[in-house]
Amino acid sequence: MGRMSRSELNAEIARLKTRIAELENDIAELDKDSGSAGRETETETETELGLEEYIRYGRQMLVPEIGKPGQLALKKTKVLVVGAGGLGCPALTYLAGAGFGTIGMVDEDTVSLSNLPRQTVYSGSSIGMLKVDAAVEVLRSRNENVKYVCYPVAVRHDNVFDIVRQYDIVLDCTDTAMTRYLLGDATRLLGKPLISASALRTEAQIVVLNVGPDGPCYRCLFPKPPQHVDACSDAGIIGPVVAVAGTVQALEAMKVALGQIPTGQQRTMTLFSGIHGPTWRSVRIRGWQRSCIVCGDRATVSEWDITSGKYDYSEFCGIPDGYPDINSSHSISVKELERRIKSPHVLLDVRDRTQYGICNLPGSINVPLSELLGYDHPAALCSIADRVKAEAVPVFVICRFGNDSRTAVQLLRSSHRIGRVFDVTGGLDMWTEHVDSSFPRY
Ligand SMILES: Nc1ncnc2c1ncn2[C@@H]1O[C@H](COP(=O)(O)OP(=O)(O)OP(=O)(O)O)[C@@H](O)[C@H]1O
Repeated sequence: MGRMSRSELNAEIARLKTRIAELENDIAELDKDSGSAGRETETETETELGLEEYIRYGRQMLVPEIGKPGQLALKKTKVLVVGAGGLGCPALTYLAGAGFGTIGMVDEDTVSLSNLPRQTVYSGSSIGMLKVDAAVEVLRSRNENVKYVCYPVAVRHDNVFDIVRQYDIVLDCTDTAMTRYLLGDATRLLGKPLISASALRTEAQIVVLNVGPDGPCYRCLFPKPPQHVDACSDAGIIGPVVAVAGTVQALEAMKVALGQIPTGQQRTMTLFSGIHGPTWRSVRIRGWQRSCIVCGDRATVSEWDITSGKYDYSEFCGIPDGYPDINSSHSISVKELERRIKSPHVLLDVRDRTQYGICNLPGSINVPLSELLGYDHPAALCSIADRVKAEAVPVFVICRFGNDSRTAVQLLRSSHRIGRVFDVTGGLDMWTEHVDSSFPRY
């Protein structure tokens, strides 16, 4: 096999990370099953409800639109929530409560203090944790009948199809134009209903896409990205407003699973205004567009165009930096390291012990990459993970030239579940070059 290009390697890394997440979830499921072994179990297959489920879901089963057939339909449905933030938290809470069979959740972000007012699944003790890990802990405690699958990654062009393909319904709970188009295109091409929502300041909107013969896809509805979209972090957002939108997303997902989206609703968008009233409006939207480049008569964008990176979402959305990228958003320069080590942090050096013995940065901790790759979690790593969780401090990972540290960062995020972890680009070699020329080069 020839040498792979950087983008091919990135695609391979993204694919492997997704696969690792799936395998870890399978292990968690096995652990859960063996943990409950010996307990009196009812017949809880997809075609029947156990006694506990009758009690748990009884109130909603009394609603004529649901009943027992509806409850069983929910149990058979696999739903994916992309983004576990302001929209995702209420959506996840109600999807889990409703008894969907499988809930997948995708987010690479960690919980921060500024998330707590809106992202109600998390608490102070979640700060610094990966959102998907913090969320699954809470959701599992609320309803352990659901199978939860966590993906601690961002959806990108090279993993979106692998993930979305495994689900029946997708909720877009993210906050960037690029992800909205990417998810819109992938769900349309895979024929999956998409429930999209957004909220800003006091207003929110929710729309169900890719349903019915005349129902539009995201791109039919918005063929061009907006010139400028305010982010919540700049323009502001009120917790209850975004919670309304996320909650309606969960409701719409239930309706899709139950086959109860009324024909007229396939071409409407729901608007909520929290300040004027509050008021609800249902406005008519464009239907399927013949000219759509993804699902129109002469569509020009295919799954292959997207996964191979031939179709450029950054260019389309006019965003130079692309997605939150595993190889950029988790990296810092040596200059930035110099600034950031003045605040509480963990500096992890992943060179082997001999090299570490030759020279090292004061205060650093040595856990060689070979040990991180091993089956057992090194004790030092466990204490780092505890500290990160307790004090919400970032972890900076360094090596000699910046290669092993990059691998370590991916591993720490995907396997060891440490969230705020950053690779120091160029490693100690760059440190000598740009920060401290007296630090030995060997
Ligand atoms: N491509 C993506 N894949 C998966 N999750 C994504 C993607 N893009 C954004 N997200 C996630 O969607 C969520 C959006 O949540 P929200 O709009 O509440 O923003 P936030 O980043 O949590 O908070 P704030 O904007 O206030 O800093 C975030 O958790 C973010 O990490």
